[in-house]
Amino acid sequence: MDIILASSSPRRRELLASAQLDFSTLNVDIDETPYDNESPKDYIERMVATKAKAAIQQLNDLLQTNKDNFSEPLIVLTSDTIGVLPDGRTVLVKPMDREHAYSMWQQMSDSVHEVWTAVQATQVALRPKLAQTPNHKQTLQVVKQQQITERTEVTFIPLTAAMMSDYWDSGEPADKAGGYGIQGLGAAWVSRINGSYTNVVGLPLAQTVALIKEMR
Ligand SMILES: Cc1cn([C@H]2C[C@H](O)[C@@H](COP(=O)(O)OP(=O)(O)OP(=O)(O)O)O2)c(=O)[nH]c1=O
Repeated sequence: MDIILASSSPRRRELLASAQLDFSTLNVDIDETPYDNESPKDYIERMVATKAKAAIQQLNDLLQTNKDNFSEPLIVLTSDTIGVLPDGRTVLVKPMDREHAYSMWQQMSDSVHEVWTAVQATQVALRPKLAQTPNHKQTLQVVKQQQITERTEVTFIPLTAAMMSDYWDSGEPADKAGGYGIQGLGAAWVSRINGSYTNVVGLPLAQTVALIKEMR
């Protein structure tokens, strides 16, 4: 069973590699803008499903040009990480700019928020060749798919304007949901977590390995 991690996140790649799984990677780029009043659950499930569709489209395009067939079955892994405020509705995504980061951090200061990571495993296989059209280009079809969403509570210490300014200037917040990296400088803002640490970083590793095993 081949695995493709459809993610450009260096953290996800490192985490999956640490599970000693062989996999290849693919970058998918989708519009991650939440819909108006979209619930965190609907948003994160839509993100991983949309990333999976984009990845399969790319693989089909590759199939048309690349004569070698994929070894089957193939599992495509997609993931998405968000923060969720105690109101259970406000989604924290990557900061658009300094002001956006500050507005998120002010709501996260000295309180508990959740980090949710959804993972979708999509098993794909080549459609059987259509006998009557021998030159029919083969495409991949979805055999089955499964999603999991893991939640971790994260408690922030009280944040000052100086702390926020220094952290933004570090550059670390820019590509991270909620504008922080618990695995980096952001660790200094976290007084405790309740749940999976790897889930906060961007891939709940034990749960992802279990999901892959289930699909095999
Ligand atoms: C909360 C938190 C998030 N993150 C990262 C994980 C994700 O890479 C990122 C959330 O953005 P995502 O959109 O989930 O992922 P991505 O855009 O980085 O990669 P792709 O969509 O290609 O899979 O935030 C950390 O690295 N540390 C943290 O503590």
